[in-house]
Amino acid sequence: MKPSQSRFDHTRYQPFPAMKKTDRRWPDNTIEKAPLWCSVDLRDGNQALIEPMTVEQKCQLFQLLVNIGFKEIEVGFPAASTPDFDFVRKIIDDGMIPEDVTIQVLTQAREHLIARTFEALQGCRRAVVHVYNSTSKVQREQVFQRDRAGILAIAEEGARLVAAEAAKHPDTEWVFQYSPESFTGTEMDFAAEVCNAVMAIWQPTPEKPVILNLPATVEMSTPNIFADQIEWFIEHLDNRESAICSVHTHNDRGCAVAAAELAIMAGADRVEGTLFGNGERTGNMDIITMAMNLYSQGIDPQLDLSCSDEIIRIYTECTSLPVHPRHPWFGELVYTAFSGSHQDAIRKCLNQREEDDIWDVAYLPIDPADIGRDYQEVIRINSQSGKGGVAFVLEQEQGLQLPRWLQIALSAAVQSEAENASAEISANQIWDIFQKHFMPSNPNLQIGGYRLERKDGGEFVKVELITEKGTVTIARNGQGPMEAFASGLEQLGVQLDILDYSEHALGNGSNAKAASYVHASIDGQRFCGVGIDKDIVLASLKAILAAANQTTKHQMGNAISAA
Ligand SMILES: CC(=O)SCCNC(=O)CCNC(=O)[C@H](O)C(C)(C)COP(=O)(O)OP(=O)(O)OC[C@H]1O[C@@H](n2cnc3c(N)ncnc32)[C@H](O)[C@@H]1OP(=O)(O)O
Ligand SMILES: CC(C)C(=O)C(=O)O
Repeated sequence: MKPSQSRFDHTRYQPFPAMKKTDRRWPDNTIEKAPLWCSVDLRDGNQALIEPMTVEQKCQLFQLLVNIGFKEIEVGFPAASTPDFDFVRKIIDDGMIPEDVTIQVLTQAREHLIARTFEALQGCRRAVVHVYNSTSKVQREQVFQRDRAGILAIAEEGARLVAAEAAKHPDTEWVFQYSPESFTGTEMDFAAEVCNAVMAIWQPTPEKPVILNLPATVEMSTPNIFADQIEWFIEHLDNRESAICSVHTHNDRGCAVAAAELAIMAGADRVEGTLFGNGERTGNMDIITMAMNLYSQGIDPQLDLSCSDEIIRIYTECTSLPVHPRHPWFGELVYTAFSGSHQDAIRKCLNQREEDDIWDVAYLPIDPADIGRDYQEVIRINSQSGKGGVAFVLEQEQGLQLPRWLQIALSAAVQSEAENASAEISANQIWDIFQKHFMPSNPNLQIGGYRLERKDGGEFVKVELITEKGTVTIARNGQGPMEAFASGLEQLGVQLDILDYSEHALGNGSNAKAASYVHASIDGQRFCGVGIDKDIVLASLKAILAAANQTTKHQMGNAISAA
């Protein structure tokens, strides 16, 4: 397409006007406690689904939200559809609403819809009735074709109708909520005028406040401008003490969480959002992200998000939407490091950690175990991985603590397998590679037994090797059994010098084994060998033989025939 024909033309758009606010205080504030949360999964989330939830699915998701700890849940728009109406009736009639949970329902500011909404709520112990009308310039002029006074009249009429219906049902404890929909596109003086007018009708008190919910129905600006709008709005409320200021941000620019966080800094008390940010277009504010952001700063989010997999399962079943593998905090891959330097840093930090330390691990903002994830997800191996990561996996899976020279040798072997396979290498594959390279079994060359005699100034070791040609006996003096055995291998034509050695116990108690690691030079070439046995001496002899076994079998075979 020629540039002149392109529709990709930024001059068709204009910048969102910044607020002329010179006395902003919110940038100096910090968030020190969780806001009041309201889940709107069953309403805003539901209205954005290709197939809205069935009553059964709504029941399942409602139960999950209750279990997580939400105390306010917007359960639907009962005047809009039969499933929403039936669901509200069901949770009331079947006593599914816990004492400490308040349901909320949405309605437009229209008489028949308000009447039907109250019908749905009959017999409810406590409910928030949420009425809204749109106030932005574009909505006023192009959708409603009314001036400011006309839009104000819709809001006032809605508020009056809600109050009148509520008065008919005094057995229910009513909470009123008003949203100037499209708040972000509304001139702030008009938003404040409408909300003050609604409050004047509802006559709230600090003991019985109303909820004023300020939606970024469409996210139109950077979050700092939203925070300015919230701070300005709150400063211009006639009766701030009698209002719970709530925000309801959408994610059109990808900043819904940031906008809600800055709004809290700017004075908002309450946040509406959904699990994983499901909602219209790019979605609502993601409550999981915002709550986990708080959690990771040492603030109790007042929601229990420990069962991440269960939350994902139910969410996915109810919405038919997937959770992105890189979704903040809960994605399948968000605690996984594939790259070598990240793995190395994670392993070093984890090894230095004491149980009660404040969490401070490079690349891991929280302990994945807090949300039910385990170490296997933390480090996964592919061709970008390094020695630290591979050693971590082997340590976790097999309990082996490899010395540095063996880490380097194993990493090279794993990397070459990963490159050949162009794929991830599992923990089992790493163990196979490790055994193949450093514990090669040779049925024609095994230790059949050994005898050790301690003498002054050294040890005498006699080792019986089972070979394809029969039993070969190696007998030598040395500083210790390893040195004696290593030098005895000369008998088989193998010139083996031990360059380095380490060992550790594997497990504990009577079933403990020893793991021995030998770094050897054989005929000028370097080899690593590993031996594992209940007998610590045998483990080290096996390690030497494993290193020797890596020289050409042909050469060893010839040597044995000659011995
Ligand atoms: C940003 C949000 O998420 S707001 C919530 C949006 N959610 C939904 O709309 C989901 C459920 N909605 C529905 O099922 C339907 O829209 C219903 C049942 C509520 C209403 O249906 P209908 O009246 O048939 O259709 P529709 O929604 O197109 O009606 C729009 C009319 O209501 C008016 N209207 C829209 N919103 C409001 C409001 N909040 N308050 C008062 N009037 C409103 C419009 O101006 C329009 O008036 P007009 O008929 O004179 O042109
Ligand atoms: C009804 C309001 C709160 C809404 O959903 C929105 O503006 O996004």
